[in-house]
Amino acid sequence: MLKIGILGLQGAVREHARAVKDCGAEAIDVKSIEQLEQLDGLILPGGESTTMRRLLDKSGFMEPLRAFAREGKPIFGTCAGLILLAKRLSNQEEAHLELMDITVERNSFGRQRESFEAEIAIAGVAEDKMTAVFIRAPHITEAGENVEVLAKYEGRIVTVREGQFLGCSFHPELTEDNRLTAYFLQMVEEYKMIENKICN
Ligand SMILES: NC(=O)CC[C@H](N)C(=O)O
Repeated sequence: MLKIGILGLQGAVREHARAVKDCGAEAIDVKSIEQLEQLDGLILPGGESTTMRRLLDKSGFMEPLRAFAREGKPIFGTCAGLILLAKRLSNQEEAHLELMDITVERNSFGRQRESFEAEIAIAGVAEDKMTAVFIRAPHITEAGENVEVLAKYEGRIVTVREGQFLGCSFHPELTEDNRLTAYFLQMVEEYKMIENKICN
């Protein structure tokens, strides 16, 4: 069974664990660096990115997370997790893990729309549209040439993939529609197959 970690320092951890389990994988609440070793893939949940960054620094997680990525292991960032993955943040904010070739703008859907649901089509995941829950959501203002844009909402990029990394602006774990989580698990499965080929 695939072992999927959910970074458990802050944010929507339990909901992601539910989605991962519903998709048939084991969900691990990651609170210490040592736990990273046993994982096949990692989810960075939504929450509040500046708080998460503070907690990541405090617990010394930044470099171990970058090392996890260097091993080629898949990472899925949702909402605040997407902000953590970006190489660049707009408005001169300091970037965090700097793993995906994207620029992200925080809280970009305006005050009056702090939280809303929308029906969006996601390439290769939900061509027929699925419900996406946006909460003080960021969006992607620029995507590098190796980044696949999987979904847009009102002309704004809200889901991207770059090799082993997947990111979305919304909260896929807050509905019963697990298709995006299942897509990530498939990425993890593919990574494991490549890893086994190299090792054998
Ligand atoms: N739901 C979320 O994860 C919101 C992200 C939050 N606005 C941030 O900047 O971190």
